[in-house]
Amino acid sequence: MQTRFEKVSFSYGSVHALTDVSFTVPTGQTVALLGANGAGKSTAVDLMLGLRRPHRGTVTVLGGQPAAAVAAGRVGAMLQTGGLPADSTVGEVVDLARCLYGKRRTLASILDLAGLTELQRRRVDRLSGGQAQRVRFAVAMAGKPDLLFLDEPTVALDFKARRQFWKTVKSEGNTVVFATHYLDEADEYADRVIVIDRGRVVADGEPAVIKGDSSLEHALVELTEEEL
Ligand SMILES: Nc1ncnc2c1ncn2[C@@H]1O[C@H](COP(=O)(O)OP(=O)(O)OP(=O)(O)O)[C@@H](O)[C@H]1O
Repeated sequence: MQTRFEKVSFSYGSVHALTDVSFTVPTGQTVALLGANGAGKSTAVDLMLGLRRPHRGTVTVLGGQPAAAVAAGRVGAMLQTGGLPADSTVGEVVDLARCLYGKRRTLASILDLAGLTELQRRRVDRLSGGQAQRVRFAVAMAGKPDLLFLDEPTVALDFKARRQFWKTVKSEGNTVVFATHYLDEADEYADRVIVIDRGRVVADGEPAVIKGDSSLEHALVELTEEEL
């Protein structure tokens, strides 16, 4: 039931977004895709969601085709560009997601999970950036997914909200793949870190090993500078 990339390449015209990328995401692990802006993280997530197809190589999600895993409702995703329907309330948006996944959870339990109970009647176009992120998270969790993709999930969140977010994610026990350019976030919350530098995997290992690997200085120094 693994999720894996085998020698995957993808280009946007002449831009090589991913080149010969291979990695495996074992069940139950939280894996960080760590890289600077433009490294290829979102492209990798798009491929795992079946939104794009690799030009070379194979992407397997939960043991099969990405689109099949998504269609079966086994995958949840929180993307950078997840728009929310402006005229709707938080409760309506979350309930719609819940119904699309066959009501695997009660509305109250999803709202509680994402810390949205108090905001249930608020229109989504009247939310702060961090509150809107929580709605995207609620939508991603609505179907009790086996596998969760998070593309830079905590960008709009303050320190406290970021901690709470990860506590919730971890308590759910899904397999998680998250894209981040925060070295500290990868170090703290991932079981494994895959470093992508200009479309290539340059390291794959435990967070402490990645942090201490001086041969990754180029990729990691850039990341650290961005965090400042
Ligand atoms: N739709 C597109 N058309 C053309 N080039 C694209 C497109 N989307 C991404 N790219 C390019 O592909 C490369 C990888 O982009 P990608 O968005 O996957 O990186 P990323 O690591 O997710 O970056 P960020 O941290 O900024 O979100 C970059 O050079 C980017 O400019």
